[in-house]
Amino acid sequence: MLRFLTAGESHGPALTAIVEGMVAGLPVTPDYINSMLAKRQGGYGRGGRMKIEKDEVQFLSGVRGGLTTGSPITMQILNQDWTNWQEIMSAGPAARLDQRVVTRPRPGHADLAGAIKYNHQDIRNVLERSSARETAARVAVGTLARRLLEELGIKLVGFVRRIGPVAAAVDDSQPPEVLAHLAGQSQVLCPDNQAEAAMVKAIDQARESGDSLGGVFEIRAYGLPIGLGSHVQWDRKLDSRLAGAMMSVQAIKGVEIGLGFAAAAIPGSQVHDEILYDPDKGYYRPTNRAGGIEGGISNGEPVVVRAAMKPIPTLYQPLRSVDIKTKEPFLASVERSDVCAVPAACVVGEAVVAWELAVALLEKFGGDSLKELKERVNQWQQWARQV
Ligand SMILES: Cc1cc2nc3c(=O)[nH]c(=O)nc-3n(C[C@H](O)[C@H](O)[C@H](O)COP(=O)(O)O)c2cc1C
Ligand SMILES: C=C(O[C@@H]1CC(C(=O)O)=C[C@@H](OP(=O)(O)O)[C@H]1O)C(=O)O
Repeated sequence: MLRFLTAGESHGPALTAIVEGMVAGLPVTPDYINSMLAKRQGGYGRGGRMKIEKDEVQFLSGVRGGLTTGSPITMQILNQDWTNWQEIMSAGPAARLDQRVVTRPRPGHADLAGAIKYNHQDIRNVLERSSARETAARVAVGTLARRLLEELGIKLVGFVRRIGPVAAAVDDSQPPEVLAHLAGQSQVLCPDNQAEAAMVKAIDQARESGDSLGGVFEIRAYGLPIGLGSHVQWDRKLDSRLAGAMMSVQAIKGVEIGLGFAAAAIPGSQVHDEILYDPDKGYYRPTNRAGGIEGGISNGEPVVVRAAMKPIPTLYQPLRSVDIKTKEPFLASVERSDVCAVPAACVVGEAVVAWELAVALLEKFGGDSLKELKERVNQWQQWARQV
């Protein structure tokens, strides 16, 4: 079983992830993971913290000579900002920290509910872990999974469809390479040039007015075998697992698969994908409105998942809140924050989708080495084409 945990605080010494159950013999380098970590740090609209960090992964176990060994893989990403927070983050006697206690919960964060739930007088004990800094570790984990998918000929593409009021016009028939190329060139990971300019402008305007913006991004996975996930039990359905993974990303408030919410407004004849057969490519669909999943099972068409991100909650324009020590009202404002992190969240989205697909693949095909897994997948692909 493929599984992982992350640990680490936003301003602590490091983020750590342990991945268990990855096949042996998978080629992976820190450089490959670092390229995705750098992509996550980028995107127009990020704040001061990203000028301090330069995320790089270190393998502490489970990888030798550029290949996974089958043992648990430990990955670590150091927080450069830690040196500025060392004293505040110290695990020493609480008395020393008295002056630095955070008693002012920020609306839109885990601060208040988390402090009450865990009986903390210092909200820092919540905010350090609820921070989206954790998504750096998840990108490292998901990128490992993405390496596995690539070995099996499965490609992932993520791009931004909306920033605040600005929607992109994306040609859905474009091949993944073209979409990836166009998105990769864009400051906001948007393949539509015209929309990109307007998106950048909208982010500038939000920054000037002390506000923030959310948006929508889309992740597609091409080349998946038929049969990942299952209709037989609620927690085995691939769509539910993808939606859950996506919702676990900080600030994600909605998920769609395929047509998603749009399907509710149109007749069935415009929603369902007809089934065709070709002796060379097997069963296929002339349309992909289902987003590659029917009955919780991958149907061989590209998997298409979209997520909506809320605007960053920490605003330069203050919001009302209440001090948990004095119970006095105050205006929550900020020293530094992202104005828009939709492109960054899109990179996280690619990682979490890659992870869920890799888990579903290993569940179906098993195998302890990459060689064994590849053989099983190839055999299955041949069979599923002709059955
Ligand atoms: C990549 C990324 C960067 C983020 N940056 C910030 C930020 O700079 N300031 C902030 O207040 N929230 C930021 N957030 C959002 C908060 O982490 C998130 O809203 C908060 O943890 C509450 O979680 P929830 O919105 O899922 O309830 C960011 C989220 C992501 C995914
Ligand atoms: C550190 C990252 O994002 C952070 C996520 C975040 C939050 O509240 O979620 C708040 C900000 O951190 P800080 O308060 O230190 O400025 C972001 O920079 C990152 O993406 O690596």
